[in-house]
Order: sequence, then structure tokens, then C-alpha cells
Amino acid sequence: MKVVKFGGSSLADGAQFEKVIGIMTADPQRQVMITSAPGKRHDGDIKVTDLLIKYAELTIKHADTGEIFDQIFARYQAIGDYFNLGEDALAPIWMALSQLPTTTYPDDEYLMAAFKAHGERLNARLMATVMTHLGIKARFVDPSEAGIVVSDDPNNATVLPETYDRLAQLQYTDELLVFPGFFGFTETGQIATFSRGGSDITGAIVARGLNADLYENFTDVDAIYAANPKIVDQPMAIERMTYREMRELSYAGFSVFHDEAIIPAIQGQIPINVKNTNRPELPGTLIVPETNFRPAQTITGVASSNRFAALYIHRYLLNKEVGFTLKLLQVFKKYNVSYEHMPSGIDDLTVIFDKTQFDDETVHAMCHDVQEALHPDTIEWIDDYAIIMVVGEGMRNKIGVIEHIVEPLVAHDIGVHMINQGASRISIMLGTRRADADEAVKSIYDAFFNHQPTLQKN
Ligand SMILES: Nc1ncnc2c1ncn2[C@@H]1O[C@H](COP(=O)(O)OP(=O)(O)O)[C@@H](O)[C@H]1O
Ligand SMILES: N[C@@H](CC(=O)OP(=O)(O)O)C(=O)O
Repeated sequence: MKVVKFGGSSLADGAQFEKVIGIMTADPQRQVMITSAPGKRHDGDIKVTDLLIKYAELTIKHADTGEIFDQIFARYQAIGDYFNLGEDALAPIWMALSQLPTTTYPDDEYLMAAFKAHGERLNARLMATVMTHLGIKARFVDPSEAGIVVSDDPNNATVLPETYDRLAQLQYTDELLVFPGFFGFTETGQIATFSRGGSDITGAIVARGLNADLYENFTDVDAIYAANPKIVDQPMAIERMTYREMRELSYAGFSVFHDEAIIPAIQGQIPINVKNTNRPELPGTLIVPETNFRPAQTITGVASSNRFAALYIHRYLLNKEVGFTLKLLQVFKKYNVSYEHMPSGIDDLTVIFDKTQFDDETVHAMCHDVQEALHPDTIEWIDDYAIIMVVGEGMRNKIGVIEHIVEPLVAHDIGVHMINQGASRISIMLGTRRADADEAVKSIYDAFFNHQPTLQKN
């Protein structure tokens, strides 16, 4: 049995719905489907999730929501019209959207989560309705029925383990099951969403819970490429890669697959196949366990992400001081922030954060507290920070990889603030200025894929 997730671009309009239905019905093993909300139909278009966020914000401000409501409903109506669904079929969608502002929520964060989740919830309902209308046996499954239980973080939830026992009890026969992606219910029955792009996570959870043979993830590119195709022109497609390669690359910028979605797949040892809805005949990229994996080249991919900021701290004899890092961590705890990495030298350390968790005020107050607690000689907040991640199972035990990564950066005058080799030895992380990130990716890609280096084993 295969669990199949379709991204927002694959469900953006009626014509895309038709392709998706064709894909689902072409293979009897494709029994379970996960939908995203309708995504962008063309460059410059707005995803339904973003329209719903606007709808929620206007509701919170008690501002007029008429226009945004019409814009959202029109997206579903256009899909309904494509399949000649009558008004009655669209009425539940209209009703659900209009009831969102009058429902009671514990707070505005939960209000936001519930609004956002309806992008996928209503799209899954619509997909089941369209399929039934076309004579295909299909059923909408709400996460409340399936038992997808998540943590109490309304807009950044994580799945709770009991979900898997509940999913295992789900009854299904010859009908196609249509699940909405992106959200679950907390133990107290509130809707909470995963982080953005989180329908991939639902797909992986359902694939693990139902013990699928394969998790197919359909998107708008032929494969996962060795570099973001928006940065490198026609990069090489990756045929096979390991779970941990994918986790590192998606964490560091390969937005094609959510980094947290790898975890349930690893736990269930379910292979993932990323494929193109517009060219389903192509093999796409297969993501598999590490066992018996033979890397095709030294590096598998190079990613970059701008979502980081760094705190640089310098103080002589920092290495001799007991409790220095503990005091630092206490400050982070006070502000409820997590850090991503903490590379250190003899007298200095850099703490790298996901900057999406900060506003300017928090940064200011937190730096002030660090100053008070640690009296560093130098403290600097680097907002202009990017991380480049070079990843490959083939890098293990090879001599000269770091030199080969750094050489093209030097040649392009790109400064490297930090280098960190992961303990797994399949990744090297570099910190650069944000303005240099794309050039860094291009030059590293070029060095490894256009001028294949000969590296020795150590
Ligand atoms: N290394 C990569 N390989 C393929 N696509 C990538 C890569 N890095 C970033 N992307 C981007 O990811 C996009 C697909 O992800 P996303 O927009 O989330 O799709 P979906 O709507 O199907 O969920 C591609 O259109 C591409 O621009
Ligand atoms: N619709 C949600 C969740 C999601 O996964 O979407 P997509 O499959 O279009 O990346 C978002 O935009 O974040």
C-alpha cells in the first residue's frame, strides 16, 4: 500500500485536481492520499494558506473580512466549477469558512491555527467530493477521526506517539482515503498545525501509522536536485539518497521536502519517492535507509538557508571558566528560545539561532542579559547570516573534501565565518554573509559536479 501526498502546486486548480486523480487511480496500491491547500497557480499567485492567515489577522483586528473571504471561497469554487459540481456540493465549504470567525478559541494563536488548517481540511473534503462525483469510491478522513494527536503548540505542533496506535486501528477497504495534511488535534480537542510546509509531515505520519510500503510525495519538480534550481541552472537530479542526507539538506534549505517529515519515515523505515505531478512517469528521487547504500559521488547536494542569525561572544580564557555555557543557556531559557548550533574556539563561541523565533525587542533584551551575566570582551549579534550545508554519504573517509569546498569560496572572495563538520561526517556546515550565500552554493556545486575532484580515502 502506498501513501501519496500532493503539494499545494499539485492541487492549485481543477486541471491539477484532474492530474492528481489520474495518478491516484493509475495504481491500485495508491490507497491513501494526503492533500495540501490549493497553492500557487502561477508566479505571483497567493497560496490559500496565506489568504487564510490574512483572514485570521483581519478577524483578530475586527476588520472587514468580506473581500478576503470571497477570494478564498473563489479558489474552491473554481475547482468545483471545473468538475461541474453543483452549488450544494460547495455549500459546506462556504459554511465552514463563514463559521471560522464565530467559533470560540482558547486564544488568537489557536484561532490562527484553525483558520490555516482549513486550507487543507476543505481541499481534502472537496477532493473526496469530486472523486465521488466522478464515480470513484473515496472518503474524507478528518484527523480527529484518524487520531492524529499533536502537542499544544498551536502553530508549530509535533505529533504525539499515541497517534500511531490510533492510526493502526483505522478501518478501510477498497475506498480511497483522503486525509488533509498540515494539522492534528491537541489532547483537549483544539486544532494545531505543524510548521509551514507541514503537509509533508502528515504524509510521513500516516505512512508510518498505516505501515505503508512507500510514501510518494508529489510536487512540481522532476526530482530533488543537487542544488536549489532557483540558484543553480539545471542542477543534477538526485536518483537516490539516504534519509539522513535528506534531513540535513531539507533542514538547510531544500524546501521541496520538510525536514521533520523524515523522522516518521525513518522510524517506520518507509522509503520516500519524491515525484512530479506534471510528469508522473519520471522516476523522481528515492530516499532510502543508509544500510547498503552506495553513494554515486562525493557530495549529494549543497543547500543554503537565510533563516539563521548568530550571537558571537569573545572572552579571554573562556575555556577555563566553569559554568560559562550554563549561564548562557539560562538566558536563552528565560527568553524561551532554542539554539541550533554552538561552534566554539578557545576564547570565543558562536551561537546560531533560527531567527524566525525572534523579534527585535527579544534580541535586544536577550543580548543585554548575556552582557550582564557573562561580561564578554566582545558580543555581536549577526543578523546577516546564512548557512551553507554540503552533504554526502560519499564524503565519509575522504581526504581533502574541506579544501575542495573552501577553495572555490576563496576564489570568489567569499568570507567563511564558521566551519563545522557534523559528527556523522556526512555534512559540512559553513557560515557566510547572506549576500554571499547563492554565490557560495553555485561555486561549491560547480567544483563538485562540473569538475569532479579525485579524492582519496583515508
Ligand atoms: N534541491 C531542490 N530540488 C528540487 N526543488 C527544490 C530544491 N530546493 C528548493 N526547491 C524548491 O522546492 C519547490 C517544491 O516545494 P514546495 O513549493 O513546497 O512544493 P509543494 O507545493 O509541492 O509542496 C520547487 O518548486 C523548488 O523551487
Ligand atoms: N499549506 C501549508 C502546508 C503545506 O505543506 O503546503 P505545501 O504542500 O504547499 O508546501 C503551507 O503552505 O505551509
